[in-house]
Amino acid sequence: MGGSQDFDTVSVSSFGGQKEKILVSVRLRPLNDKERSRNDVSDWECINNSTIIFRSSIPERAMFPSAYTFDRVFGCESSTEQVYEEGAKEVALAVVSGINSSIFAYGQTSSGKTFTMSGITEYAVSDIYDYIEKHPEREFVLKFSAMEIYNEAVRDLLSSDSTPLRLLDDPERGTVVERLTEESLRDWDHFLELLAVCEAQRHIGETSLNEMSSRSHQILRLTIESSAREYLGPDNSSTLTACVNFVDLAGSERASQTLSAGTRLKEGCHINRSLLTLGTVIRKLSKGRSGHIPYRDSKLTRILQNSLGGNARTAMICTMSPARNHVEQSRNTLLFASCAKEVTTNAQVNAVMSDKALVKQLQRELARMESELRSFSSSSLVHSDSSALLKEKELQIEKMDKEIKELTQQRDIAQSRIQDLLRSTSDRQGSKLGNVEEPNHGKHYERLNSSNSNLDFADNVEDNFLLDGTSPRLSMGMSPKFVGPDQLSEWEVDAPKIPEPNSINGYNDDREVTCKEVCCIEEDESRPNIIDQKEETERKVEENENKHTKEEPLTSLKKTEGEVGDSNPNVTYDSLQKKIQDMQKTINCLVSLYPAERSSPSSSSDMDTASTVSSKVTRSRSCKSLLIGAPPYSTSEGSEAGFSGNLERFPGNISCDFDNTGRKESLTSARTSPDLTELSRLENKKFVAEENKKEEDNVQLKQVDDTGSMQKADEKSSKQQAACPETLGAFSKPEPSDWGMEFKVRRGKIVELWQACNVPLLHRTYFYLLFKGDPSDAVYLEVELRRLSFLKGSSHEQASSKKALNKEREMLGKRILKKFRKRERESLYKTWNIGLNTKQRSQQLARRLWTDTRDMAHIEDSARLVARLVDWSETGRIPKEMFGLSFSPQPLGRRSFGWRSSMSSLSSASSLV
Ligand SMILES: Nc1ncnc2c1ncn2[C@@H]1O[C@H](COP(=O)(O)OP(=O)(O)OP(=O)(O)O)[C@@H](O)[C@H]1O
Repeated sequence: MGGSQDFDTVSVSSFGGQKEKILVSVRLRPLNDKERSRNDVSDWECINNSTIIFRSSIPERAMFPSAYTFDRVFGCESSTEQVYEEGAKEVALAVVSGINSSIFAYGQTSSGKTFTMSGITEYAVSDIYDYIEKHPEREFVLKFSAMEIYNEAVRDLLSSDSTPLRLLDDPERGTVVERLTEESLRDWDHFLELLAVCEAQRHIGETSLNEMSSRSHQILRLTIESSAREYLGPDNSSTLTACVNFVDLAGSERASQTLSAGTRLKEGCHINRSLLTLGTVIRKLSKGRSGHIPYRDSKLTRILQNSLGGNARTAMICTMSPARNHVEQSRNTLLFASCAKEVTTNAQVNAVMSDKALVKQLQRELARMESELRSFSSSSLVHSDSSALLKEKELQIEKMDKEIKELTQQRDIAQSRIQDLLRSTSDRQGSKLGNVEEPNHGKHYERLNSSNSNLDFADNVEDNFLLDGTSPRLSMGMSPKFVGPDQLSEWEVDAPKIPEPNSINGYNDDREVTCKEVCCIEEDESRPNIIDQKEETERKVEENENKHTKEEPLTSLKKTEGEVGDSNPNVTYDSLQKKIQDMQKTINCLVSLYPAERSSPSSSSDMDTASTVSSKVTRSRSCKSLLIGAPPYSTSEGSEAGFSGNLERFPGNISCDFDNTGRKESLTSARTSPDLTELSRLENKKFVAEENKKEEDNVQLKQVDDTGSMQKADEKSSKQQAACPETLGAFSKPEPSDWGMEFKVRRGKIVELWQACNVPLLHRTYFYLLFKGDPSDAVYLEVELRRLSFLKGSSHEQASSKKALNKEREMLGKRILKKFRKRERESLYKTWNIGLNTKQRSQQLARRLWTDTRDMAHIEDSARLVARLVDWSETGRIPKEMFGLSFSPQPLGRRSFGWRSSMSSLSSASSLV
């Protein structure tokens, strides 16, 4: 066990690795005495050094392959020495050159494995000693170890301790047997002594050597450490380390063939397992190294992993018995040998670096790193240059930063001056407006002021108004020209951040809404080139009014909003007033077109929608707020003008002027412009006169209603309708104060008429859900009332004519029935489930026929078709279910549709009738 202390294994390197096949030999032992006594004869013959043939006298075995070729084939007459010389020596002696090697003996029990391996081991060790003696310049250290694998337990054959040894995975040496005794070989006698120990250990607990050896694998290992100067040069002080394994495998026969049971069967299973794994490994390795090689499936293959397709030279000596009764096992052995022949290994010279060599190598590595460091230091000068450049650039950036800040300050100063100028201009215009404006506009301004109060753009209302009118500061989607974020905002650490008005995130919702409310008015007031644009706006309003479409007014409004962006300081008061009128017209137009949305709670969403081009037409919040926030209705002529034209063109629009409380507001708010044209005044006078007349009528109606004379009021109302039925809107235009009562009256009438007109329940439900007293419902209620009244009147006439028709129907039916054969009639009775007396059922049948067909011209054809249907149904040509569906005994009228459908569907079959 000494030896290993002289070497500190640091690393293993390989030299001159090359791929080579396993050297495979077959040895055929001679017939033993027992076999000879049985007059057994050998069917195997080695025809040359590499081929063995099977000369079978048994017909059923003639089909087997008869010739097998290997690296070497040894016949009965071959000695173990010859087998060693030609089949193992080269491999075994590779170990002195630092190459791992392994020699296997594979074969069935009593085929001569132990006989052969014992001889080969001795020859090999003997030759190794010879080699050492012949190479005194080299230092050699020989270590001997021996192990036995029995029932998958590894046992140290050089130790008296029979405790199974564990296998460890060493990253450098592969699988290592833990605590395995490594005896340093002193000389030849020592070797023979150790062999004897191994033999003795294999006897423990066993009745005979043969029995034990046949069921266990024995591995004798000789490890040789030698100087590598001869191979790696005179200056190289590395040491070569390699080992040679002499492996005597257990008998390869199958467990079933051993006729064993109990403990022997278990042994057989373990043996089979390890040999099966060995066979699998060999077979897989013979096909190449792709895929998983199951070395770890058995301890044998794990320990010998390097010897099997790894870093080792390998020789496989397959022993076989010539006995005829072993021919099957012999053949299996040859097949295994054939596979092993294809396995390639990659044997390499394993050099282990000594301490001295390691120190030298480390010194070289250190020198190399020092030189690299020096070269790095020289290159670092370049780095210092670049760092200086970087510093210079940073200074430049700082300088530029300062300049930018200075420029920003100058810009802010200039900006504040411009704002002052704008404010002074606003003051002047505001004072001018204040002189001309009616007192009512004060409230308007107050609203504007409150709307803008959150924005902190100006100190007073008029400033806000004029500022918005002359600059785009408060215009929707616009910001003051010199305020707000710009491209250099990142550099403006101290610059005040003013949010963009068009940015929703810039304000909270309320602020956004109020801002937009103001913008809708002020944008128009602030338009530049206002004289030219006024004509354009008037033209657009005119177009809107003519087309009566929803999209166009919005488009016009949007276009107007878009034009607001340009500010023009040359704005006069008159032009502003004109613009207000134009805008008012546009708003009125919109209001008249979208009355239903007046009470919509949406605000900001509406605004958003209106600010984008969308097919969804909604009234903007700004328009709504304008209407709601306007001063109260003024009865002065001037204030009423400018709106009547629109009202006349859109008679239904009046409904939008009332909210649920009956408060009149939007109409009046639209009439607040003080400067109106003469034509508009005249039109408005006419409208006001009409309004007053209607108010009087409504008052009368209300009085009648209060005294319980509902009927009279209704008659009066009906007279009004009759008098001017074409002006439905005028009739339906209720006064807000009376509408609540009027609504109830009309609804009551409609409900009464429902019963008379047999209105469906669904229709009634929808009515209650949809109409809850909104003034805009007036038109519909009126239409519904008229419609139901008409239906009720006509139903009386229908009732009288119905009787006559029924009589006529009966008569016709009877005539038809006369034409029917009795059998057909009976079928119809049966089909329609008519079970009364003859007279009654004839009448019923006649009535039914008449009722269902209803067409005088086709009554006879129909009757024939009915008969045919019945006939077809009975003969199975029409499915009874279908027939029953059409003619099932339901109340008259209900089945008429089904009957008619059947008739029409069968019309194509009329030619058959
Ligand atoms: N080539 C040979 N020449 C003469 N005798 C041989 C030869 N080979 C084997 N024998 C004899 O055959 C018998 C069985 O041999 P051996 O024990 O080596 O077989 P084995 O394969 O090792 O069997 P087991 O697997 O049971 O260990 C032995 O008595 C041995 O002396």
